[in-house]
Amino acid sequence: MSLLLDKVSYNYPGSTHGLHEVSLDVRTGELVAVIGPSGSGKSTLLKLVSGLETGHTGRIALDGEDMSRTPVHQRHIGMVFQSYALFPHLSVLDNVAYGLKLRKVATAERHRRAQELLDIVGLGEFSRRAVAQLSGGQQQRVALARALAIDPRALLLDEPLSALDASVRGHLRDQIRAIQQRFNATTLLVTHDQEEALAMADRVAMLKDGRLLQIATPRDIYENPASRAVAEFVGLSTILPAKVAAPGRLDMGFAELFADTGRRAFGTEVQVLVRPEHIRPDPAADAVNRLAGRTGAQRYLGALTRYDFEVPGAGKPFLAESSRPAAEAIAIAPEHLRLLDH
Ligand SMILES: Nc1ncnc2c1ncn2[C@@H]1O[C@H](COP(=O)(O)OP(=O)(O)OP(=O)(O)O)[C@@H](O)[C@H]1O
Repeated sequence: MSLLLDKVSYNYPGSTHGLHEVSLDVRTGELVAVIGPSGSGKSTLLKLVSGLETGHTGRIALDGEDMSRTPVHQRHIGMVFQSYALFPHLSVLDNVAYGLKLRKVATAERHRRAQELLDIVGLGEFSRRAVAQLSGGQQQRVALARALAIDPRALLLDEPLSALDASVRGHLRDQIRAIQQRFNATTLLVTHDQEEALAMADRVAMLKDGRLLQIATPRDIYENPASRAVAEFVGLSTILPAKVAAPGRLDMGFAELFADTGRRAFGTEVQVLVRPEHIRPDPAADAVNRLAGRTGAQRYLGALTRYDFEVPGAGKPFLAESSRPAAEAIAIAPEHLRLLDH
């Protein structure tokens, strides 16, 4: 099942907030993570796809079939929310079988299917328990089993891990991804955790102010952000203004650096993005793009130290990460200076 959004716009009644001409396609079996600052429209997007919110313009289609006028229960979409939204008075098995009951599947068959899904999410032996007797992580796996039980045409996950402890989250993230792949489920995952998005998704879609700024693979959105807004939101960075001084040369104000300036004309103003892991400490005296300065604040992170490196005149420090901080200079290879035009 593929999911297509074509120029989907929506305004909450009496407001200008919502979504503005969002177009994206989720291919069969693909997991697209939707990220963006608070209020950017992530939940709105999921509500429109699920049918919980209606009245948009543009098209939402599953395998080419327009869903815009189809009511929630007929869209056949599986949903998992941050709050598990399980029925506390029902057993684990009955929670998973619930959607099948609504679809009038016979008792024996729906129990067989629910048990099969509980086995898949690793909770086979808990089927008779009350959901209140499960941990948060276990409840979230029940919610996933319930969403998958109806053999959904698409799966919508809204912050499924955010209510859980960090230790449970990492493990469950891998499990959810494995199960999603096993079912070849076409999936939209909303998360505020960019590490989660990069780790789990085939592609990441970034929203801001109700608009889609970029959709790309995790590597691409990190390494080739389309704009400053994406670069600042995904991963850590230092972003500084510069002007093109000559082909392959940047005037930073405090230094001239070699970089790929593409076809940009002399004098073009750009923003220069540097990721912390691309800052090399204490290069040779004749290294390309060597910048002398001093290390400021340091945060020891175990395998790495994250530190500010202050270059006189730069206006703000370079945020760097390496096994040890620089003593007196850093260097940034030309290919690691990314130019952003907006
Ligand atoms: N029922 C509503 N009525 C009016 N405005 C709303 C309503 N729900 C959300 N909004 C507004 O629409 C915009 C998008 O909200 P949405 O909940 O989709 O954002 P989000 O990206 O999911 O945010 P968060 O990360 O904080 O959950 C926000 O400006 C929000 O204030």
